[in-house]
Amino acid sequence: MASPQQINSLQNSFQRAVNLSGSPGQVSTSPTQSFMSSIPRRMSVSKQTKALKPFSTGDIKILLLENVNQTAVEIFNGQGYQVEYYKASLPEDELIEKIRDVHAIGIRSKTKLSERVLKHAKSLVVIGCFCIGTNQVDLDFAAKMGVAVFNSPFSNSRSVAELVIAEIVTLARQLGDRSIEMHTGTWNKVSNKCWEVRGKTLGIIGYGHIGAQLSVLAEAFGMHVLYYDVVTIMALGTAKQVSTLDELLGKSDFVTCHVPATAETKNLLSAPQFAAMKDGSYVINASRGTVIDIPALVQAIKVGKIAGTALDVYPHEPAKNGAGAFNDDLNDWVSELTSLPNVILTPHIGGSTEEAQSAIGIEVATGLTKYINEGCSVGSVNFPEVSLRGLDLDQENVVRVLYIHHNVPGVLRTVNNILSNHNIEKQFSDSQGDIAYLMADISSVDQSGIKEIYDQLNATEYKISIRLLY
Ligand SMILES: NC(=O)c1ccc[n+]([C@@H]2O[C@H](COP(=O)([O-])OP(=O)(O)OC[C@H]3O[C@@H](n4cnc5c(N)ncnc54)[C@H](O)[C@@H]3O)[C@@H](O)[C@H]2O)c1
Ligand SMILES: O=C(O)CC[C@@H](O)C(=O)O
Repeated sequence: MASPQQINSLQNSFQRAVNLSGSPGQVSTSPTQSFMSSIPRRMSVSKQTKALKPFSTGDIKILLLENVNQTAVEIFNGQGYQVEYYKASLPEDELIEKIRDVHAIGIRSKTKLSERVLKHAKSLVVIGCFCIGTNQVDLDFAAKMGVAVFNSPFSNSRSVAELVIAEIVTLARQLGDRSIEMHTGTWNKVSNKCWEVRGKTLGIIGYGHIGAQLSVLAEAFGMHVLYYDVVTIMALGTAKQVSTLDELLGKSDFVTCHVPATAETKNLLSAPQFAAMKDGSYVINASRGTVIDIPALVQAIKVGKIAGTALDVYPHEPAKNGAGAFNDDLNDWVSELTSLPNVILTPHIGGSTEEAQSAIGIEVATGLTKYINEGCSVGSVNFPEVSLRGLDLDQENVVRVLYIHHNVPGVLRTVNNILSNHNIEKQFSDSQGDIAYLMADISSVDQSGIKEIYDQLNATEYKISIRLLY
């Protein structure tokens, strides 16, 4: 972000950088517990350190879409950033216009940051997914552009697990149907095919953050828990890992999916898997819409094999709230599915609680702010994780060099040749795949020295992007 033009106004920037009265100190020292525990020991968070900013904070533009929580807006406002805020996602052409000159974008699950969109983002430094899933972003292309992506890996896990517990009871007691009947004046007091969940078996596919939380809650209800995962994971309570998906399907009364959207999980449950399930069992999906073959599920319900389903996610989801948005034009099986008994449909609200959204807002906004202000990429999902302890308050004429480059032999020799004319206080470098990230603090450097460093690094053939913080 620091261009040679900006370097001309360096003197002012130095003044701003040493002024600690703003909020960067507050933000960088008050992340959530999960964020704190991910910070390497070498980073001092307790000591008062110099706030690094190479820019007037008012120049930083943040685009927030999809009703990102106000906790994030407050953090960004506290930094003095310019925040443009939208409650919904944007159509692709509008998104391309908006993304052109922003430095950071915050999204949730609807906004697709594809290569086609990202290549218009000429000033973009960082992306924040204010959710768990990151499948909506082309992570590799973002990394190739030198753009780090952050998410919130488990702030909404509990909310999803609680929703699924509610759905298990709702399906077992056909509560959705009884409620709809009562809303239309029908009194239908029945017990036929309504069950307690105590003693029944819950099969969890994907025993990660959500699956494991759910396992504990289900056992508290008196359920037996089986789980299937591609990796071996320690069982909580008396849950048991099974070695094949078929074994889980054949033994479970309720099957629930908690896997990421990947090529391997596409249609993970389709006609053969429904056939392998127990007669009268139930299917739940609050992971991603691609994981279940819904037309096959519709057939399995129609023939009575599956006694009910609860779905929170769909292959295509509306871009914004509104009546009539969920229809056959969006997914051509909608009217068939909604006409079936014991089908609970929710609009991707698994993680939509006040607690989860507020925690996610703080966690992701803090990660973005630390990356913008300090270059710290710890917690990024597509980038080498690099950080350095802060600069001491009394240090002046210091510059932090952030150099993102292609991971090829010879780069460090070239970069260190450039930096070796100056006093390198500390430096750290790491790589992930084709991308590498070097962070170095240089002291006793004046304006012309900074310009020289910038110009020389900018001329290297391996450069993807450079930022200088001072
Ligand atoms: N409905 C919602 O609002 C909502 C909220 C949060 C998360 N989610 C979705 O739920 C998914 C799971 O979340 P999480 O936090 O538990 O993720 P996680 O990464 O902690 O756990 C996922 C687990 O799935 C396993 N897995 C991956 N591929 C598999 C396969 N082919 N077969 C079996 N297991 C496989 C992994 O090994 C891992 O243990 C997320 O990817 C996200 O898309 C939805
Ligand atoms: O809030 C959202 O839009 C996504 C919620 C959930 O699917 C996630 O990935 O965390």
